[in-house]
Amino acid sequence: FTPSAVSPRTRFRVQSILFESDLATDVSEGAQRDIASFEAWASDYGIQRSEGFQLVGQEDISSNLDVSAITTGDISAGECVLYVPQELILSSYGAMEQFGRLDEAEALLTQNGYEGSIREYYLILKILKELELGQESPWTAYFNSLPRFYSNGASMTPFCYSCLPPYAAKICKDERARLNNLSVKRVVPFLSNDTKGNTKAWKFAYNLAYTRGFDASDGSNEYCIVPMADYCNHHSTESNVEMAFDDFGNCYVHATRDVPANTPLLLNYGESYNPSFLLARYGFLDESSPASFCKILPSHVSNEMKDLGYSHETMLFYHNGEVAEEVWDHLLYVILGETDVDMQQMFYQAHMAGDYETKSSIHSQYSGQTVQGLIEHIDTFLLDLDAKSSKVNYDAQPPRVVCWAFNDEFQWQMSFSFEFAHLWLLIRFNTYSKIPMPK
Ligand SMILES: C[S@@+](CC[C@H](N)C(=O)[O-])C[C@H]1O[C@@H](n2cnc3c(N)ncnc32)[C@H](O)[C@@H]1O
Repeated sequence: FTPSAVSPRTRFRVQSILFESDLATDVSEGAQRDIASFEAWASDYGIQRSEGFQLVGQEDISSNLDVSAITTGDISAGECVLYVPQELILSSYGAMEQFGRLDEAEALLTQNGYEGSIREYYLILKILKELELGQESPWTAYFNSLPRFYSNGASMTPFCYSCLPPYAAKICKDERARLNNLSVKRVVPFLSNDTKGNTKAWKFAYNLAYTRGFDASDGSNEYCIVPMADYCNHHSTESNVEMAFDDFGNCYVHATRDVPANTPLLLNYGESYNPSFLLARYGFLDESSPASFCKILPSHVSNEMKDLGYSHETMLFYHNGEVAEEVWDHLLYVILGETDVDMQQMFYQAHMAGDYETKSSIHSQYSGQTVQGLIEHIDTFLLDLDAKSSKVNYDAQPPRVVCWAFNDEFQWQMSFSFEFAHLWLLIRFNTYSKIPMPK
């Protein structure tokens, strides 16, 4: 469809006076989502959708609602499915302009190592200010439509972290630390003391900024939330829509391929090979990911290891059971470091020179040890996973991960007993089959 040129700017009021001590949006975890009022708000404020664009909700067994955008009509590649006027977009640069730069807050964030989160910080402040404005805020109907319950890293408890594999636990804890570090309030002159002290509101604003905010991808380095576009769920390999912005900052969502009727409209949230990132940031396990980061974590990553490809993007276990070359290289490099440093250097130099013949001859010489090393890693991982899974007590007062497991028992079972363990067993099987048969 072609969005009409007129955008209802005049209806839009951004007032920075008055606040209500009781927030117009109930930010507590049990609050119901009001999707109907949001849809009415969206059309009142000039959001235009293609005819079949719909929001559909699915409740899990704990009555948490996941809402996603689908199309009920066929869409051709390149077609516009959604138009969102610039005035409705919650933007970090817009917030910086509205409030002015807060030098002291920025200095504190930088001092604590969070200079990379300054855009998100302003977006959080913008959300808090609008929450404070209550019914005076144009975004209240939008806020009331949003989830309040989150199962991402920032919302987990120490018990949850102890149930996760080490790498996932680490980045989940990092999320929690960021939530705490971004709650810089004392030096914010335009928020009321009530809002500054409302930890639930800070958490809601943080989760909103981090689970629904995206880079504007127009070269502006803008970080923003586009109401309605943010109802598209994630898919690693079969995303079918993307966002684009015109010179005035209006957002258009286009189909990137032909989309048949009754299909979810899906974005790619990024880091497709790192399910732990998606769990930590967004609170779900991505079953669409084609591969998982291999969690052989050395305590120290040297420059040589980096040259050999030690990174989240390359150290992969593919979900068909294949193991990335970088994983084998890494295992061999570590084994050689413990047994024959001259050979280790020869292997490293061969890698750097692109001499695959030498590399592969060293690999075959040490294949018994590398295969054994990988099997040990997988077995340790599986045992650890077993121990962690057994901690999940469905009858206990549910902490976050248990809740999360309980919310969608199958997701938990699939993710831990099937998705992960199945994957790891598959790799173990493939790995075994590579061990030379004893003579
Ligand atoms: C940008 S919002 C998408 C709209 C969201 N589903 C809702 O109910 O409002 C991102 C959130 O949607 C959920 N989500 C997105 N993609 C998902 C997926 N592939 N599987 C499970 N949950 C997903 C996660 O809760 C995530 O934090």
